[in-house]
Parts: sequence; C-alpha cells; structure tokens
Amino acid sequence: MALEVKNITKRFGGIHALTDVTFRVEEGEVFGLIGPNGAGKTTMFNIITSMFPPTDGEVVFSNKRLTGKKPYEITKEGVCRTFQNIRLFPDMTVLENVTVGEHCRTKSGVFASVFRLKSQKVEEEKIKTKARELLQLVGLGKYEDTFADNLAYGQQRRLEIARALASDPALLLLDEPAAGMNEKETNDLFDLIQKIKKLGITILLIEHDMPLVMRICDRIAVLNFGEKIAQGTPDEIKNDPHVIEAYLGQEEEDELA
Ligand SMILES: Nc1ncnc2c1ncn2[C@@H]1O[C@H](COP(=O)(O)OP(=O)(O)OP(=O)(O)O)[C@@H](O)[C@H]1O
Repeated sequence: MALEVKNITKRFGGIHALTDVTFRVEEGEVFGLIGPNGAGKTTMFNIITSMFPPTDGEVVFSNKRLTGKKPYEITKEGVCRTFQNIRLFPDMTVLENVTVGEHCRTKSGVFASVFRLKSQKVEEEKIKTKARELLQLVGLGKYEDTFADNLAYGQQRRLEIARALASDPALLLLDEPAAGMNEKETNDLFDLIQKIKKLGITILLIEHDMPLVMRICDRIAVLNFGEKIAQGTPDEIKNDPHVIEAYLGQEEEDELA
C-alpha cells in the first residue's frame, strides 16, 4: 500500500511547477510535504488525485498506476484528500455533510432509491451509523444536527476530514489542515492525525505549521521552486542547510514585500 511518486514534472505554459520529483510514502506513516509558498505542493496533490495530468512521470499506489485515472477512480483505489480551502456544504447539517458523499456509493440501484425499498433504508441506516462513528472520531459527535456553517473554523476543518474518511481511504491527503487554526485547534488536530494513523491509514500532509510538522511526521520531503531539495526525518530536515536556506530566502522576500 505504498505511494510511489516517480519523476513527476508539471509545467503550466512557461511555469515549471514541478521538476522530476520522486518520493515514496510507506504504508502507515505520516509523510510531510513542505516547502515555501509556490513550491509546488498543491500541484503535487492535484497530480496524485488526477485533478490534472503530469507533464511527465507517474504515480503508483499499492502497485496500481493512478496516473491516467479519473478523480473518482482514484477515490475507489483508496486515495482521498481534503482541500486548502474549506469545501463543505454550509446549508447542510454536519451529519449530511459526511453522508452526502457516501450516497453516491450505495449498492442499491435507482429502482430501490425511487421506491425507498427496505434494502435501501437498511443501507441508509448503515451509512448514518458509520458517519456518526466518524463524527465521534473527529470530536463532532454532539454536533450532527448543526448546520456546517455554524461550526467554528477548526471544527469545519475536522468535518472535512470526517467526510474524506467516509470513503474508507487507505491514503489520506491533507492540504494545510492547520491553516487558520489557533493553538488549541492545532493541538486537537495533532491528536486527530495520531488517531487516524492508529487506524492504519497512511497520511500525506502539506502543512506550513512547522512545529506541528516536526511533531507529527515520520518523514518529510521538501520542495523548493518545484524541485525536491531534501528528504528525511524531522531532525534531518531541521538541520539541512538547503532547507534552512530555502526558508530564509522566503523570509527575506516577505520582508521586502
Ligand atoms: N492551474 C495552474 N495554472 C497555472 N499555474 C499554476 C496552476 N497551479 C499552480 N500553478 C503555479 O505552479 C506553482 C506551484 O504552485 P502550488 O500551488 O502547487 O504551490 P504550493 O507549494 O502549494 O504553494 P502554497 O504553499 O502557497 O499553497 C506556482 O508558481 C503557481 O502559480
């Protein structure tokens, strides 16, 4: 169940978003993908989940080639993601936000759905039970009837994770899950990622919150201007001169801005 990213290159016209990037995420680990703004991290997620094709290279998960598949086929292969910007249905309840994705996957056919046959009711109950378990897992058990819009920011991000988990991923891609969170919310997120890992789900994490990344990741790859400049354990990455230089460069740019 390893994820193999092999020699991925992506160009958007003249922009080299990724150049010959290779890494491998082992089953059961939390793997961080970090790098300054514009380094190519989200582009990599979009390629893994087939939102668009790479210019070159391929992605393989569990010995199956993902490159060339449709996004829904990637989900079926056990790879799910959350997005940098919250993409919930604000006017639906918390429970509905988790079950909505699942309804597309029910086994009952159209006939059963139209006539609300017993088989379909049983299936719906199963979906709800599973959604409630996921809401418990992410700490939103008592909010199932609340409209998503009325949740606090950190809760909304956890709801997104519950929704991604509803399709039973073997690999979960989290795109900046701590963005905009306060310290308490970030600590809760740390606990949640640990719990998800304990369930045996592999996690690939894009995150700018360095203390969180260093605490939670088993290994980390660093991108800068679309190239992989380092890979290793948190301690190795912290002390890598190329990484320090890349981040210092960004700080200088920020100061100039
Ligand atoms: N659809 C697109 N069309 C054109 N250029 C794009 C597209 N998506 C990304 N890029 C460019 O590719 C480069 C990498 O962007 P990407 O969003 O992957 O970086 P990132 O590391 O995720 O950045 P951030 O940390 O700011 O989210 C940037 O120069 C960006 O402008």
